[in-house]
Amino acid sequence: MSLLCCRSDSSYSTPPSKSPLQGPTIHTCLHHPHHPTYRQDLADRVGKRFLKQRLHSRKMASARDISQPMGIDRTVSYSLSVSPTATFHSPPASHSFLAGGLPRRPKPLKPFNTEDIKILLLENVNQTGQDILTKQGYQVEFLKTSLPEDQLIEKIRDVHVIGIRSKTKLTEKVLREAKNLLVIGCFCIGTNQVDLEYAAKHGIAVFNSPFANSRSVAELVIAEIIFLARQLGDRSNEMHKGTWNKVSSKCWEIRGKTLGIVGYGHIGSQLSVLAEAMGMSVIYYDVITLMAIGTAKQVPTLDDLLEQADFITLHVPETPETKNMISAKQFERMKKGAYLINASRGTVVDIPALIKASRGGKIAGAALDVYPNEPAANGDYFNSSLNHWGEELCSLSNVILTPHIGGSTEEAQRAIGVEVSDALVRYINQGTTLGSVNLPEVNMRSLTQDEPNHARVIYIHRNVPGVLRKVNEILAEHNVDKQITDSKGDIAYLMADVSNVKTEDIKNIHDNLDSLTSRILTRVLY
Ligand SMILES: NC(=O)C1=CN([C@@H]2O[C@H](COP(=O)(O)OP(=O)(O)OC[C@H]3O[C@@H](n4cnc5c(N)ncnc54)[C@H](O)[C@@H]3O)[C@@H](O)[C@H]2O)C=CC1
Ligand SMILES: O=C(O)CCC(=O)C(=O)O
Repeated sequence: MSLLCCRSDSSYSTPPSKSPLQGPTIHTCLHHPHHPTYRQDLADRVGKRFLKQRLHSRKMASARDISQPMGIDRTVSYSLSVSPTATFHSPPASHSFLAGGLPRRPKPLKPFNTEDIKILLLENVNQTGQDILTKQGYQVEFLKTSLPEDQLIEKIRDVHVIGIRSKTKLTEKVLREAKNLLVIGCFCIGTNQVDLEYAAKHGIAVFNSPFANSRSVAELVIAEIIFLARQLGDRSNEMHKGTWNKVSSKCWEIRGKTLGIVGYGHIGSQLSVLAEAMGMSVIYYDVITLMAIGTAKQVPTLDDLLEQADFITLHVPETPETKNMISAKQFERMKKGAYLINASRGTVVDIPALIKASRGGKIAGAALDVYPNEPAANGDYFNSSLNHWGEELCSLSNVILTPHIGGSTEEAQRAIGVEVSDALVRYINQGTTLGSVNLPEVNMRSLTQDEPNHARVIYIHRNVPGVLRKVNEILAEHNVDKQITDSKGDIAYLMADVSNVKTEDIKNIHDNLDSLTSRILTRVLY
């Protein structure tokens, strides 16, 4: 089994097949996002995905064991992130059936020598994720930390897959060197650390875990609200230094207080439920109009929120619009004695302005989990050499500082490990882009064992007129069993399963597609 792959900016091509072409024939239905079967399928298999109107419960289910050509059992699982502990196992959703009602055996979609695939996992990706990738037979290198840019560039040249969390910056400068890179796995929610546009333009898919750690962040924020209201950080520090300081002045219950949530997405809306259960009134501000959960109320402007809230918590992504979203002007708008919590991204709060607001008594406390510059590894790095205000921030009272641990729970990390690794395996082995944050989402059911002599063609190309005609002229000499294509902006993704192909046909198909001017990346899996 082998993989042929070539990107327009590189001459990369993994060695051709070492083992003979296997010969399945395909019997499947189209799985297009707009196809009714797909929609039913998605509802059955994946549950409701979170759409902006708060379809909260997406489930990832199903696990199946498939015998590999080498006789190794492998498991493709879609793990669940709605519950920290649950893992659902259900049969593959769309069986096709042989006469007599026997299900067709899915073809082991391991369409190349797995040891050809080199993966670099940085930032201590959870063991669950490592295990899934290792079981596939890929070459996995695991590092606990992120890497400085020069070392990252050295390493990324060699790999087909990189797995990161929030610290590794995959900028254009770094990605330019990643000539073999097929796919990036962000083992977290945020994808701001990756140049998504550059990646898409170069046929590099990016996957993340959109909500597996949302609950962990929401729980941390609830804890911080109580910690701040009761000055627990300061009392605990004093006790650790041997000082007994029993006070009730400016210590509050949170019941009846107003929580202002900025960014009512996965985390913000989860937090809304928890806060109301604690007796808080919830208001939220978001750039889009969103259905309120419980009795929460959306307010039209950020200023409205700042003026009404006792506690303000930030759950927006890092974008140009959210940079310094909370600065001197916004602190002025806040109630005197308000509290600020930031577990989103460090750039969202202007820290010198926060220091001023804290020293001047405008805010009664703050909790920060994220910072504009964060260390690459654990150790004594949180000082002024990292951020010029480092020591001043540390000296403030009733300010809780945590080292970006919002999503750092066993439950979240396990779920993320499984979810992102599964997405990587599906993409590497089958070309499926479902869940990709930067490429069109394309999904086609896998080949089955009793369908010989098939190849799966993946053609990522510039979205310009006339490409499909040219592609289909190339494929016309073969039987195209199924084909799907979708586009996202300038990038289009085409997937086709062709039957009755011989090894030499595969090379021709690959080379012909690869010579088209629209080509970004050509892969042929068989
Ligand atoms: N501290 C930690 O460990 C973690 C931090 N995060 C951060 O939290 C952020 C939010 O996560 P989710 O809730 O999952 O994201 P989400 O995408 O589900 O929700 C973000 C919400 O912010 C809104 N938004 C975007 N720009 C805005 C603006 N300028 N003003 C007001 N609202 C705006 C969006 O419309 C959306 O509703 C992530 O982007 C990530 O950076 C996420 C997980 C863990
Ligand atoms: O746990 C991490 O490394 C990152 C958490 C985070 O900020 C995210 O998921 O976006």
